Amino acid sequence: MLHRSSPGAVGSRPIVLIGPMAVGKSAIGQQLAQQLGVPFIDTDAVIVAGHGSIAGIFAGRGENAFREIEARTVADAVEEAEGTSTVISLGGGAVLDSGTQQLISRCTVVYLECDADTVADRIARNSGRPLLAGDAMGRWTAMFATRRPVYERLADITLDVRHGSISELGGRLEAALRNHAAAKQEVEK
Ligand SMILES: Nc1ncnc2c1ncn2[C@@H]1O[C@H](COP(=O)(O)OP(=O)(O)OP(=O)(O)O)[C@@H](O)[C@H]1O
Ligand SMILES: O=C(O)C1=C[C@@H](O)[C@@H](O)[C@H](O)C1
Ligand SMILES: [Mg+2]
Repeated sequence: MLHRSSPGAVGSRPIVLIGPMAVGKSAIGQQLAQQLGVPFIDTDAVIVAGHGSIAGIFAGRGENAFREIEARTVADAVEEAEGTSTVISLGGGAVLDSGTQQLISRCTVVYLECDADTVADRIARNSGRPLLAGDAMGRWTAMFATRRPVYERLADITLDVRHGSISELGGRLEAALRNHAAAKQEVEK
């Protein structure tokens, strides 16, 4: 019999978290991986470990260089996670790359959905995001408007994260993943 938190029950594809800056991809991803007892990869953290701070990469080499590093990092993470339910949290703009979009179609993609009110305090507390320099909320809102249709299109599961603690949202996401995996199994029977 499967334990309540057995990773088997959520399927055997990597679980990829997408969504706008500060929505909680890293925090909820880590929480979910802990609940499931599976590895966690945060692609922003992998980039920082290999290349230094994201602000430093943007300042020294430009956004295009960052996006190339990011696409390679995501590809490596998906390859490493193949056949497992490893949780992978992406950076907010990673899904704009068409190669990345194709790669994550082999994963269970979770879109964390929020609004500007949810992230306003978090963004005010953290000024290290290069794309939010200056009018941070104005920039966040404009980017979200352009990226939102991409997040929606790629999502297998959409989780509303406007309310709830990180651990509550981890629990709700685990339940949604179980429902999704069960529904897929039913279709494949
Ligand atoms: N539901 C929540 N309740 C309280 N704090 C939260 C919640 N979700 C995230 N946070 C906090 O908000 C901040 C931003 O979250 P996080 O770093 O996980 O966002 P992100 O989506 O990974 O952002 P980025 O795209 O910049 O990587 C963190 O300090 C995190 O602990
Ligand atoms: O939304 C974005 O484009 C970004 C989000 C962050 O996670 C980082 O990947 C970087 O600051 C760029
Ligand atoms: Mg993050």
